[in-house]
Amino acid sequence: MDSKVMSSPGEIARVYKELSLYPSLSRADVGPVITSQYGGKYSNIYTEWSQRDLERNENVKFCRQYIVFHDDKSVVYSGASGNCTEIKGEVLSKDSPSGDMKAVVRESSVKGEDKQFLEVWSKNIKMKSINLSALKKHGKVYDDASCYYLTLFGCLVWSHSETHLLYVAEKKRPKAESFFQASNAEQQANPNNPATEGQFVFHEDWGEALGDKSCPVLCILDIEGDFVSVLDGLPDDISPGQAFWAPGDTGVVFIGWWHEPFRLGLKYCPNRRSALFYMDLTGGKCEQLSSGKTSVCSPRLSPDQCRIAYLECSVYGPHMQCSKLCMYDWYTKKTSVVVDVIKRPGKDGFTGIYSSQLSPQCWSADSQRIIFACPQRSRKDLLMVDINTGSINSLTAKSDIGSWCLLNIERDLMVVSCSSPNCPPSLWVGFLPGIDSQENVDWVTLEDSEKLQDVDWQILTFTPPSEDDNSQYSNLEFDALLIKPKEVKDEVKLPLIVTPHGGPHSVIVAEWLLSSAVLCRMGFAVLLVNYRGSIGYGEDSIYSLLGNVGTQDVKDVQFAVESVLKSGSIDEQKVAVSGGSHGGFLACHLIGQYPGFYKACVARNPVINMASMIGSTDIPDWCMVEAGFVFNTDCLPDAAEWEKMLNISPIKYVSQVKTPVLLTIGEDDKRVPNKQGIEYYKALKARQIPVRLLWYPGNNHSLSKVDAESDGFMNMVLWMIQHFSD
Ligand SMILES: CC(=O)N[C@@H](C)C(=O)N[C@@H](C)C(=O)N[C@@H](C)C(=O)O
Repeated sequence: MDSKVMSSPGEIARVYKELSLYPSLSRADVGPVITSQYGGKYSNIYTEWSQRDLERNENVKFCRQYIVFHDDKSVVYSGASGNCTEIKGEVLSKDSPSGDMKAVVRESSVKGEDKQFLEVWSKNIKMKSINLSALKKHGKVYDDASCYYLTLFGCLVWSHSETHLLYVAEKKRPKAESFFQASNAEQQANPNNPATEGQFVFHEDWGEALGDKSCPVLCILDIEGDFVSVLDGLPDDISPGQAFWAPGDTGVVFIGWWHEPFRLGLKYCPNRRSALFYMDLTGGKCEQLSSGKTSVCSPRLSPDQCRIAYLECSVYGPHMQCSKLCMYDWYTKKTSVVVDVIKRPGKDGFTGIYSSQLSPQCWSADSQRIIFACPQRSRKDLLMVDINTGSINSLTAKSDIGSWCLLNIERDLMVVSCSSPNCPPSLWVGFLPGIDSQENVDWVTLEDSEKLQDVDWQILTFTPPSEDDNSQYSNLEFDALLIKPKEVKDEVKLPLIVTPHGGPHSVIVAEWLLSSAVLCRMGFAVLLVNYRGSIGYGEDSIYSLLGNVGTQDVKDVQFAVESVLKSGSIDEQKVAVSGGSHGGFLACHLIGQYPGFYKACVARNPVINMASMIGSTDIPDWCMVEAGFVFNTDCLPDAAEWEKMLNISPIKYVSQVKTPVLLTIGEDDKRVPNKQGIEYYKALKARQIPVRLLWYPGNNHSLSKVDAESDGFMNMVLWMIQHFSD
């Protein structure tokens, strides 16, 4: 018997609006320990959240604070201290280590002009408000540090002495104005140093979502002197970021990315050549602390200020890899590998490290352990590493919660966000047990979320049929998340939406996913496929896909779908496929390679033709590597490479397509240029295949702005409902 899915746009919008209210956590800071006159101890927890506001068509950012009474080892009592406060205009903010002051980089419009100010607050007074724009020492302050897992360059860091602030900004550029407007006085004053470079010089940027970032510089504010200095003495061919103060504030440590001969897209690309550097502020010398032959990120100083932990992976190659956890000893200057790459999961089940960012603080108070959240197959767990033995323990593997995120840890008090496909994010705290303790973490809830009682989820594991085994990387398994309405009568068959993730080297973990929850509430089943090549399954799985995209990944998805159909709970006449980017590549491949199997297809910024993409994407290396070739900045594809990129692309199968296609395209997409979608649109129209294209101005590759995301979702479900009845 067919199940009835919700089909009224008004009703669907109501469900979407209801479930989109759940906010997500983007940051948490643990304040200093305060001891009351009676000996009781407490710490303030500052949290930042974001929530979709469909009326204002924006993601609203707000904060909420909590107070946690404890005895340094366990939570005695906790509770919110006040309600939420919307945060507007704050680019970055950071409390000083003592908690006595707070620094804020604020954007404000003065007489219609956007300005940036650096504010220093103490208790109930704004002690300083420095107009950074007026100083003309640098360009805009880099804002990509408010949410740690999205940080690339940005930072706002107090010196240990609390007298200086370190941040990253765009390098100052000559005024972009006509040569004929520059004032004569300026010309005369600087005959050899033109006040302008004209208006039309091309400045490289760092690609998708980083279009306003080109030449970062490290800046230091001397709070007492109200003086900003831009650090010089760094190598000209590197771009600095992720900086922090060295022990004793003798200098600054940072990550430097090489940007010659040209910048490649950096977002979701932790495989760019980079190194750990130390700029000694006393001697003015810049020292490279790691080899420079790898890609490093996320440096974190231990509480005893003796070691720096950081993540490392190979340069180029797959864009997300299994990382090493490395450690630099500040005093011996020796580097060691604490956790190495895992090719295949061992008996302990540990599959390797797949995080591209460690939490702002990640060390235990004794500086002997490192804690991080990491995808492990289709879950995301909290892992703890002993730096002396390299032993790894999961703090959450036994939990029935599918995904954990470490927001911060300070003096062993952890702040985490956790969720499942049927449970929105919750905020918990708990103390890390002692290094020799066998106890579990005693978690305390600061903000709870109610499980959706009508939504169920499970992780399915698949072994590809022998004919699809990869002879070079054999016997690899993969997973899929099946999320569906809970109370379904036996005879009822559900419509199914299949969604392979993009990347391709990423993974869908069992976390709260708004679209899946709404689809289930509407009566759909959802299958999220982590095909071979996903991260979280060992390095071999990742490498097994290189050169095999368009076949191995397509077959894995189809195998998972056909396996689920055998269960008999799905209506075979109502199966649709959707995906974004590489997921869109797979969706368009599936309707081309299995003509008529899928009744509807929705593709967000899909890769359609790798041969035409390579010349205009911010990640040309991705096209070469995924096609199975080696990328070098000084070489162009040869005819054979162009041919293979064309042959492994969905456009190759467009003449077999029967499935109606909805394309959702971001006008500002630098990752998968919008012309990819138009190429497929025209090819389908020429073959009288029903195709509709939605064009989202002011939106990029993710189509994650509130307008595009919500409009894209509504159009997706209505497109599927319409064509299920074809
Ligand atoms: C894992 C990842 O994101 N890789 C990057 C190189 C990337 O942007 N890949 C795109 C082709 C892609 O598929 N992106 C996915 C993650 C998306 O949904 O945007």
